[in-house]
Amino acid sequence: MSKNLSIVNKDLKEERDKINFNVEEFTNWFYGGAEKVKEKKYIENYFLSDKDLNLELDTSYLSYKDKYEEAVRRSIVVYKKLYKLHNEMGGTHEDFVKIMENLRFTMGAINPEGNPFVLHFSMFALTIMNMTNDEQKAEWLPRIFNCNILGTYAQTELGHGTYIQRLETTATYDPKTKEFTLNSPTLTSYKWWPGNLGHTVDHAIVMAQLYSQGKCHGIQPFIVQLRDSETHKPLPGIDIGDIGNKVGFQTVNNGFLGFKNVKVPYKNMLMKNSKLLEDGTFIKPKNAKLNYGTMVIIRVHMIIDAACRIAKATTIALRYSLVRRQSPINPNEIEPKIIEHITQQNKIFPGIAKAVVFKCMADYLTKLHLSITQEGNTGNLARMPELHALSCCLKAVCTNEDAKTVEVCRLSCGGHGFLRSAGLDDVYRNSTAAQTYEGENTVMLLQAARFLIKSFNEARNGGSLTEGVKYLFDFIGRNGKREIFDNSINGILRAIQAAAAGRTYIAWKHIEDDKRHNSIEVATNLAGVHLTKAAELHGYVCLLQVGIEEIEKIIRNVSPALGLVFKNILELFAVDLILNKIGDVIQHVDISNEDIEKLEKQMETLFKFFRTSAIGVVDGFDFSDPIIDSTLGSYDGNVYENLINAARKSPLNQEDVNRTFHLYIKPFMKSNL
Ligand SMILES: CCCCCCCCCC/C=C\CCCCCC(=O)SCCNC(=O)CCNC(=O)[C@H](O)C(C)(C)COP(=O)(O)OP(=O)(O)OC[C@H]1O[C@@H](n2cnc3c(N)ncnc32)[C@H](O)[C@@H]1OP(=O)(O)O
Ligand SMILES: Cc1cc2nc3c(=O)[nH]c(=O)nc-3n(C[C@H](O)[C@H](O)[C@H](O)COP(=O)(O)OP(=O)(O)OC[C@H]3O[C@@H](n4cnc5c(N)ncnc54)[C@H](O)[C@@H]3O)c2cc1C
Repeated sequence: MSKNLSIVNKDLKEERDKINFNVEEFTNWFYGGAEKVKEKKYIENYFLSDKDLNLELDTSYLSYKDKYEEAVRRSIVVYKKLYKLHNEMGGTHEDFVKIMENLRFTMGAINPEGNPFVLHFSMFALTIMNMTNDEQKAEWLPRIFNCNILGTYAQTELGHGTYIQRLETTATYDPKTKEFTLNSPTLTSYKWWPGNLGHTVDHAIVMAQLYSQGKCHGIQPFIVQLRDSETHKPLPGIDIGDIGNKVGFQTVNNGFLGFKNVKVPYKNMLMKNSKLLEDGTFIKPKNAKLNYGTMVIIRVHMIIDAACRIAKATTIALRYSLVRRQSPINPNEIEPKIIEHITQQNKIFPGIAKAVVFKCMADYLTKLHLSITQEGNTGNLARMPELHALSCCLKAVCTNEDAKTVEVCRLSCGGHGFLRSAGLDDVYRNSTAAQTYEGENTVMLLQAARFLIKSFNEARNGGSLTEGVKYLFDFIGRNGKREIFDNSINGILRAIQAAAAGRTYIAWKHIEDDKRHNSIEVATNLAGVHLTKAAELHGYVCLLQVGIEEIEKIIRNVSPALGLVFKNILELFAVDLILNKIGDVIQHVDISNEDIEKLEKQMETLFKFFRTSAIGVVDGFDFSDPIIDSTLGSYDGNVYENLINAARKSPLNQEDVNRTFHLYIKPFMKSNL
């Protein structure tokens, strides 16, 4: 960690002196090994130490346009260095991935309001890598990796983001000219939202309805050039621009795009899945949802992003809570560190546990995605629905928790948490954006619920179930009897499983009852609230189940002292979860008031133990000061000095008297109204 060289606040030092496990060992786990930590530090320093980035400039005070221009300038500095480093490292694809993974953190420090090239290196490149045939790969990938072209992923339209089957952009094929003609037939068919589209990129993957031989063949991806390679002027028929100010992501350059008779060559339709013969004959893919593959990959990646945002927010909140003193607990004693207030522990400690469990889930899901993708490459698509359901469910649950936790962290920092310099606003804006992009969270939960209902029917009919939903058998096997609660970690898991299965049953029954008077679709809509609750509970089941399995493995491989910390974290996660979901649990589990009181007491005991480890865990997340970028969360804990120094940098403080005094205030004060 590049620690601040200033003297560490004595309260924080005192906390660190009490840490009873090896922080470095935790860091090595979080990043996947000592070698990876070394790489991370090297890469981080390699980029952040570059004076050309001019990181001294606080971009939050710039205008919208200046912010964008500075973000582009900084990104180019970074990407030039990226290619230099890539060559130095050996130039392999793995080296590139390593640098990109580490840039996830570093880019946030360089462009806190978003990266104007993020879609080029993520959805654009991934779609071309995964949805093209060999010829197309050979044509496009070198140009993408050399950045000779820059691209984005243009799917969402003004009228439709969720229900992509009804996208309106058309691509009509003419076998005589061997060209597609792209059109935006209505205002609502304008592409709207794609990141980096407004003024940055010159190409896009465009999702459009394919028309050939007089028939519509559904949405297909096309590579479309949007701007001239020399002048960057929009090409004929292209109406393009920036969508304007947003809640966050100010420098991501989200854009709009309309087409008027834009010609695209035959070879630009991505042909790995669906195929169009030159004569216009359409050949269906093995599974129509293969064209949704890029979204699945990004949803999987979003779990680690959520874990990191929570890790960052809790680092800020905890370090601040260990140096801020307020409100004596005993009237005659000195004011304690605010962390001594148990409610403050309740705000921050469960968040730290979530970051760890989400990281376990991210690792698990990444491996599952890899193995299901490998099966897919051999033509076996059987597990695609399972991966889709799981990634939708966890994308929703983890980003919802993320936004909630980051906001609680902001609240836990009181007034100072509301300052931009506290560093929580950009984290929150990114968290809340993630609840919407890559599939709105309610919609994602409903997709997961479809899988749950199907699995429930399968279980009722004595069919087979995938591992993650086998608990539905237990529910059916109990035949209406409630699960008996036992206060162990596996007992908590069984209780959450019973709640998830019970809620699935309620949703299923709701649909079955309504089906008598309505279509299945209407009945399903009427059961929507139950369905989303069931999917949410299922997400928590997955998190706890994977958390238990992964943390048991970790405990076997780390020192006993760190093992105890992991055990504590897992229990914190589990007890916090069951207490938060107690209403659902009571409905389906035989749990007494005494059991609940015991759980509440257990939480207090867990807090007591975690009180000494917490600072070690957040230090172990290993966010350097430039990455944490927070007056309240810096390693040295000198929050008051940081706050006043940051305030002095406000543009208003660069002069004693602002011109508005003479222009408006003084005449107003002298006017006697
Ligand atoms: C320190 C901190 C660091 C933090 C760093 C932060 C960095 C941030 C970086 C930012 C990164 C990126 C920038 C943002 C990028 C954002 C990009 C976007 O948002 S792109 C646009 C995304 N759009 C969506 O997600 C659209 C959502 N809609 C859908 O996905 C679909 O329409 C639908 C799945 C909801 C429905 O599809 P539809 O075709 O209508 O399906 P049906 O309802 O007819 O059928 C459902 C049926 O299909 C199966 N299905 C659906 N999808 C899949 C799939 N992908 N794989 C397999 N199967 C699928 C589903 O299971 C159903 O099956 P049934 O058997 O019928 O039940
Ligand atoms: C920051 C950001 C970046 C983005 N980047 C990109 C990008 O790079 N490329 C791109 O193509 N798109 C991008 N998007 C678009 C994004 O993917 C969509 O906004 C998102 O998928 C939600 O779709 P929508 O806007 O149509 O919402 P809507 O579907 O209109 O949602 C509105 C409300 O309707 C509800 N609703 C809709 N359908 C259903 C249903 N079936 N059942 C129950 N409730 C329903 C939703 O739950 C929600 O409450 C971005 C969006 C944001 C915010």
